[in-house]
Order: sequence, then structure tokens, then C-alpha cells
Amino acid sequence: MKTKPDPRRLLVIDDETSLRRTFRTALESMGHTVVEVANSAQTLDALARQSFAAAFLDLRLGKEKGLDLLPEMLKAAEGLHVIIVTAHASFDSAVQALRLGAFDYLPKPFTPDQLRITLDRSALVRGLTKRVADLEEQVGRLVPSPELETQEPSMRQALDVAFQVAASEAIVLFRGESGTGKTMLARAIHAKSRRADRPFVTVHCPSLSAELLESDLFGHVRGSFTGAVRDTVGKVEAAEGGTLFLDEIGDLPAALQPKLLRLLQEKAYERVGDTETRTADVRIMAATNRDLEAEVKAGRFREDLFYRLNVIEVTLPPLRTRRKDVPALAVGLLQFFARQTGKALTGFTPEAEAALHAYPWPGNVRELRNAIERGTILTPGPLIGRDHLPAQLTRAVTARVEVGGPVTLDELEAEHIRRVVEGAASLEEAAQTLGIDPSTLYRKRKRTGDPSKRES
Ligand SMILES: Nc1ncnc2c1ncn2[C@@H]1O[C@H](COP(=O)(O)OP(=O)(O)OP(=O)(O)O)[C@@H](O)[C@H]1O
Repeated sequence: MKTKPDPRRLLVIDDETSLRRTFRTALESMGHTVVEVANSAQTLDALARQSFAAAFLDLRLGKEKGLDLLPEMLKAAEGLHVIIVTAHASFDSAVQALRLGAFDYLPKPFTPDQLRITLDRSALVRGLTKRVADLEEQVGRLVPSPELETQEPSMRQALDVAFQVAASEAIVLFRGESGTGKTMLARAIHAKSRRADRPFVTVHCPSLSAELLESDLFGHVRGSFTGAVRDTVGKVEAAEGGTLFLDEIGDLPAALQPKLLRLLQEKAYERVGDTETRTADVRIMAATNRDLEAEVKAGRFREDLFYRLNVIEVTLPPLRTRRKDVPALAVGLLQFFARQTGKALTGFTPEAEAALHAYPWPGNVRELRNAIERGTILTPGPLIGRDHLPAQLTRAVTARVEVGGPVTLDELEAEHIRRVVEGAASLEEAAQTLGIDPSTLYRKRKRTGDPSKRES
């Protein structure tokens, strides 16, 4: 079994004993632990036994070549920083080693300072790599993974179009009410495109004045307006190689519309206050919950820009028209928030399920997400009950639950118990009114997940 990674343990691979000694003296004086090996077999054996922060590899190892060993080392110890060392420094071998995955290149003879600088850089990169991995994990815990399965034809169609164009460079315009998942789907398309490992940058069109939005988008040069104290990169440049997502495009100020059109058509733009024309390599996606055709008719949105944007249209249906998807979405969100809060939740009570089903969800998936988050926090577990959900959901069902109405006996019983408990001073009193004993009331309330009154 391998030892735990030790940030100070280094491997020196050199066939000359005297050079290994020189390395050892210099590295040990810097506080490192050194393991010396002389050939490829010993190297691979050492890598199988121990983890190293970095390895120094001589390009000439007697009859063996360091460049041949390098790929095997990287296979044996993924992410290892291999620093190539050679007296026969040549630009070609350096480039070849770096291409093969070497971390750095050190020509012999080197000074202790050169050694230290290379190792400092290696430690810095290792620290940053770990930080990025930690942050990615944290972000993963903050954002639920998108539920991309659907039982509703309108959503199926939207997803099909979206994923058909994912690999292309086509401009995509997402339409649909607020909270239907336009941003989520744009991100999912980006993640499936060849730009996936480049940035996804969002611009909220309504949040800034025309002047600030222009600077936010295209950047500005120092002195171009009061407060512009240094040259600043815009989001178009920040998204270089990736995707620029223009949210609420219907709110793009008229003054900026021709500039965006030029960006779409020619990929060209200038920073505010600059004369230099720059070119952008970005894929554009945009979203709107407005009736853009009406905006065009009213003269608020340029027709040519509308047609340029509307190449591929993906319309996300409101949640009230895709009720069959509510259970899967709700379960996915419950699992996400359970993981986030560390609670062992298994699902919903039948009454909570009925409430989720009956509610029209005017705020769409965003409202569903918030409702489930609330339920996850409020339930003592393992089920989310109806009363852990926001009041508007309960009201919607309560309004439906009437004697003689289209409700099940279970729903009627649960509602009757809830109202009696609400009006009683204690659970004993409620049980008496209901004609059952308190333990039966306790069991029934536990089943329906009604926590509105504590046991007295
Ligand atoms: N299919 C889905 N699976 C999981 N979560 C989803 C899904 N669709 C939307 N959400 C969640 O719902 C919330 C709203 O989604 P999103 O921001 O994409 O909506 P939007 O249409 O862009 O809203 P707005 O128009 O207000 O910007 C987000 O928290 C998102 O994570």
C-alpha cells in the first residue's frame, strides 16, 4: 500500500551517485526528505510504494532515456510534478518533455535558488489544484444537478432541440417564464459542448444602466468615464473560448442593441473609450421571458437583432403544464438538500405529495426548489410532511378538501385532524374531540407528517 502524500518527500532519479548526493544535500538543507533511485525499474518501484510531491528526472539514465520513462511515471503517479534535469540542455528536449507532461525543466548546472524556485512553483500549483477541487466540490453541493428526464412532450421537445444543437456553435434563444430552468439548460448545453472546459459567463441585462452594462459586457479603458481608474476586461473577454449567456435579453437597452448585433455578426467589439477593435471567440446564448415579437412591434427591440438571436429557439414550458415531472423533480431536489444538510430523508408523506401535485407553481421550478429546501430544513425527518411545505401549498389543498369534494378519505381525515388540532389547546383535547386516544392521534399525525403542534 502507498504511503500518504507528504508535501516534503521528493524523488531523485539519476544514474550518477555524485549527482544524486548533490541533490540530496541541497534538498535536505531546504527541509525535504529525499529518496534516490538510479534507473526506471527502481523509479516505478518507488512510485508504487510511496507518494511524492515532485520528482527530478535526469534525461540521460545510463542506457535508458528519461523521456521514455516520463509517461510511465505519470501513469503510475497521476498528477506527479516531474522536473526534467539534464546537462545536455536543448530547447527541443525541453519542449518534448513538457509536451509529454513534465512540470518544469531544469538545465544542469543549477543553483540552489533555481531548485527552490521550481519547488515553490510546484507547491503553489499543488495548492491551487487542491483549492479548485475543493471549490468544485462546494459548488456541486450548492447547485442541484439538473433533472433532464421528462414525461411531458413539450419539455421533451425543448430538451431534444437543446441537445441537438449542443455540439454546434449556433446561437440559442431560450424562452419561457421566470424559473422554468432557462439558465440551468443553457449551462447544461455548455457542459455538453466542445467549450465545456472554458468559462460560462452570465450577463444580467436588466441589472445595470446602459453605460455600466456596456462596460460590463465589453470592458473599458482607464479614464473613459468617472471612476474608470484602470483598464478593465469585460465579460465578452472573460468568456473567451467559452459561452456568453445574456439573461433577460428583452431588457437590453436600445443603445446597446447595435453593438450586440455587431458582436453576433462579426464577433467584433471595442472596449468603452477604446479605438482598438477586438475579436471575440464566444458562443452566444440568450434568454427571455418577454414576448420579443411584441417588443419588436413596439419598436423597443431591433428586428434585425431579434432574427439574428432567434436562430434556434428553445421554449421551456411552465411547471403547471408539466405536472407529471413534479414528483421526479421534487425527489431530485429532496436528495440534493438532504445531502447538503446531512439529513437522512427518504421522501414525502402522501399528503405532501398531494399538495405538490395540486399546486399550480406560478414560480415554476424555482418555487419548487425553494419549497423543498424549506421542507428539508423544517422536517425532523425522515419524511417531508404537508405542513413542512410553504403555506400557499397547504392553502391550495385545503381549499380543495371539502366533504363531498373530489378528495380521498385519507386526505379528508388528514385535513380534519389538522383543523381539530389547530383549534385545540392540547393534543389530549384534540384526541378527545376526535374520539381517539392520544397515541392513535400521534401515530396518524406522524404518518401525515403534521408537526404543527408539539406533543404536550
Ligand atoms: N430540470 C431541473 N432540475 C433541477 N433543478 C432545476 C431544473 N430546472 C430548474 N431548476 C432549478 O430552478 C431554479 C431556477 O432555474 P433557472 O435559474 O435556470 O430558471 P430561469 O428560467 O433561468 O429563471 P429566470 O428567467 O428568472 O432567470 C434554479 O435553482 C435551478 O437550479
